[in-house]
Amino acid sequence: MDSTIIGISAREILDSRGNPTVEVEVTLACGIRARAAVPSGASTGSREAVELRDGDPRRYGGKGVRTALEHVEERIGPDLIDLDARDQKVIDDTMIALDGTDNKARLGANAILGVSLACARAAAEASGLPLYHYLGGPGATRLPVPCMNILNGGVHAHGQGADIQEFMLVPYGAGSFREALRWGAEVYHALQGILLKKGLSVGVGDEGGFAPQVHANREPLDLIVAAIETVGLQPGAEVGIAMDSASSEFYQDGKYHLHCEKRQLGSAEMIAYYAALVDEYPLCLLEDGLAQDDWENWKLLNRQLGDGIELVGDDIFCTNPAIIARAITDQIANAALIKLNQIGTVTETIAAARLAQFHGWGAFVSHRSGETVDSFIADLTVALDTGHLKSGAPCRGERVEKYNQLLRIEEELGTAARFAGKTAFCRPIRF
Ligand SMILES: C=C(OP(=O)(O)O)C(=O)O
Ligand SMILES: [Mg+2]
Repeated sequence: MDSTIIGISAREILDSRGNPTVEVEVTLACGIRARAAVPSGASTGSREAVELRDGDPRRYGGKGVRTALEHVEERIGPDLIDLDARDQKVIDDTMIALDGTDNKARLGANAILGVSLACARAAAEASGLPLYHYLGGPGATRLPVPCMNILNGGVHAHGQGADIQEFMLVPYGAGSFREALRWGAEVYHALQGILLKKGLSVGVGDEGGFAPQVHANREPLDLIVAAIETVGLQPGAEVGIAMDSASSEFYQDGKYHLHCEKRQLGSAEMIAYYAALVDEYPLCLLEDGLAQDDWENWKLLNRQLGDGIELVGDDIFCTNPAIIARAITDQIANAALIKLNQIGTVTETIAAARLAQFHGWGAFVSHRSGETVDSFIADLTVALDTGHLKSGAPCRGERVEKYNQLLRIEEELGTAARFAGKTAFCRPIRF
């Protein structure tokens, strides 16, 4: 099929928070039309590629993306017409050169990523391959452990509950992706029952997890352990817990401000705090335990906890291969979060994940707190063979669409499908 790009258009659509975002459509000479939508974060890293917003207070409180759409259609489009959609690197390099900044601030990472994703999808279709095989080759057959964020805190709960932003259920003991997802949904519902019994709120945060008003960050861990046991599963042996502290959000003047516990901790105290939680609970992964501006103390964190659990950098690395390379040299973590819109192209995202994996690090693919029903990351996870991804709670359309796509992939792979299970992480599961 002729995969020459003959048209690129963009529209403004809404994301899961009711904010506008970019959707791009790419048309190929063979008649294939593919589209992709761009997600958006709330607890963003300071070194993320720039998401272009119009700033006109009369439309969406300044959050409109009409300028980004204009850039897709009037500045990027003309340069990409007649290129082959299968030449992903050429396409992405062309947009990077056209932008000319080191953080995609001129054209907007939302404009660039929309085009990059839509081109990849169009090229896969034109090649007659599912997206995960197109991006990952014939060896892309391993299904990830879904890390399901069933209890939300931090800015995703508007500061109403736990300081720690995400408490994720990690069903690594399941025999298949399908079973892991079922376990997640069952524990989620059990947690709802426990919260109701305790008179706690079952309202949900941005990623679909419950957002109760707790008074200590260990309270969600107790609640989740109880929910796991309620459905007859074994905490630790079958199901672990992962946390994303998103601690840059509560780091100020060299201290970690635990608002729900009404106390402040220095970096060494914060590390001791996590060490105690690792001793007491079945934790297998900690993301952004320390803040993006606390680089030196990440080394201590890694020295103390990095042998036992996966320590993931999100805000501190921003899926940026140059920053991840420095972090590998400095040995400050053992895994990188992988978010497409933090860096802004498919090519650079793949490079970031491959760099981490080549050095024995984990690569943990992630959605954003503002999402659409686009399921690109599900295919990307299988393609990159990262073994785990996070896409929020096992509820809400924009979250479950990624998990549902993984069900379809597992079914399509049939007997070739393998489930990552306890091998998903860069550190062996301790239980
Ligand atoms: C998914 C996350 O949240 P956001 O999209 O708000 O950065 C995260 O911090 O990992
Ligand atoms: Mg994070």
